[in-house]
Amino acid sequence: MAQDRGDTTLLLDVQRLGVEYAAENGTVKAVNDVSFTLRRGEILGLAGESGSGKSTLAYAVARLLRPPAAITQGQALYYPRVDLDVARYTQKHKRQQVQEILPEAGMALDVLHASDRQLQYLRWNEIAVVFQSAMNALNPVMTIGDQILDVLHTHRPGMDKQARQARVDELLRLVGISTDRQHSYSHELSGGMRQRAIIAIALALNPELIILDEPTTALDVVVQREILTELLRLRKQLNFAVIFITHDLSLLLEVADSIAIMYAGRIVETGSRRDIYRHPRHPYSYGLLNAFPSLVGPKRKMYSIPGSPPDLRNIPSGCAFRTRCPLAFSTCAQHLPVLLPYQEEEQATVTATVACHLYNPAYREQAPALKEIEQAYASAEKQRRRS
Ligand SMILES: Nc1ncnc2c1ncn2[C@@H]1O[C@H](COP(=O)(O)OP(=O)(O)OP(=O)(O)O)[C@@H](O)[C@H]1O
Repeated sequence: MAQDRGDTTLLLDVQRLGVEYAAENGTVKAVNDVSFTLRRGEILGLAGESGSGKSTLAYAVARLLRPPAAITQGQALYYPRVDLDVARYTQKHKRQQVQEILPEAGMALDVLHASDRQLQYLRWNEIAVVFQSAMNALNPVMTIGDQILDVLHTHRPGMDKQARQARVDELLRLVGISTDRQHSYSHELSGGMRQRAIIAIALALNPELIILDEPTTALDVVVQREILTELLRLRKQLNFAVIFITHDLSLLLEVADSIAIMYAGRIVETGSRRDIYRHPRHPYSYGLLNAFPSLVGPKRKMYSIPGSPPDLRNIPSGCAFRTRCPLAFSTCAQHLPVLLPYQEEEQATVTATVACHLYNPAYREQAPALKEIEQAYASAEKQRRRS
């Protein structure tokens, strides 16, 4: 399916996506009615506790889900680059096939309904995924140089040997690995170097979108910072967009342009990095922001949100977070909150949305006053500082 785009900066437009896993003891509703957009060159951070559906969402968008996962609804409109070098791709496919694969300039492909041939093109050329475990992502019996050559060999068969080798050298230099390390195997590299090698492979075909699933979790904080700084530099240079998945919101505050917070398979808050850092609105975002030691600003104390996330086979009615929320009121059990724009009085444009009845004017009468919310946040913070 192809759709027209009015806005040339738009890269991905996900609408009402739903994903379920059929399990023996019930259906796991892993992603529920999720919508978001991503612009070219934007870094979108997806944060949320383990099991909130972050990976499922990202893998659905890359069409990497396998049974028992099933996409139940929605669309993921992907806009291939306008200045697409079709000649590059015709090295492998006949021009007529290319026309079958790609929509006309300015039109979108619905990734969720793309044909095998379209998916073959989208993967690596347009969308590259870096999986959770760097160790597992690399082939232990191939040198890192050979692994990059392999991707080029498969996807750029028209490229001659010399050009491929030059590209390997270029990619390694780009990610800060000295070219003589191309003959190393993954076990001969440090965790940080392995992660750089994986990023080099992901960049091999110059994709427009890179999905990074917890890319730095296994690394120590200093190396994490190095990799993220590198990523920001590369993004500036190459202008790829990133969906960055992590349970650690403080990491996103360093790198993401915009942040979406997930809880029980839904996005419960979105905003710019600044919005979320300065003023998280959803009580869950607030808990998440304070649950991890921050890499920026004054060090926050470590503590966790009380209770645990719900079983996704049996999600509580109304707001799924209400059972753990210190600010829940009667409406929260009755109505499902939807994402609504949240505008600060002094701000001219709306950059944030929140799915919480506390901020819905329709429930203002029943909800605690916003002033009380501020006070509740402040006293919770004080209490935690004392403990
Ligand atoms: N193959 C599967 N079969 C059944 N349920 C699954 C399967 N894979 C994932 N799930 C469930 O789907 C939900 C969402 O999982 P997902 O991995 O997307 O969350 P996440 O936020 O990325 O968590 P993590 O950070 O731990 O990877 C969880 O409840 C998980 O148990």
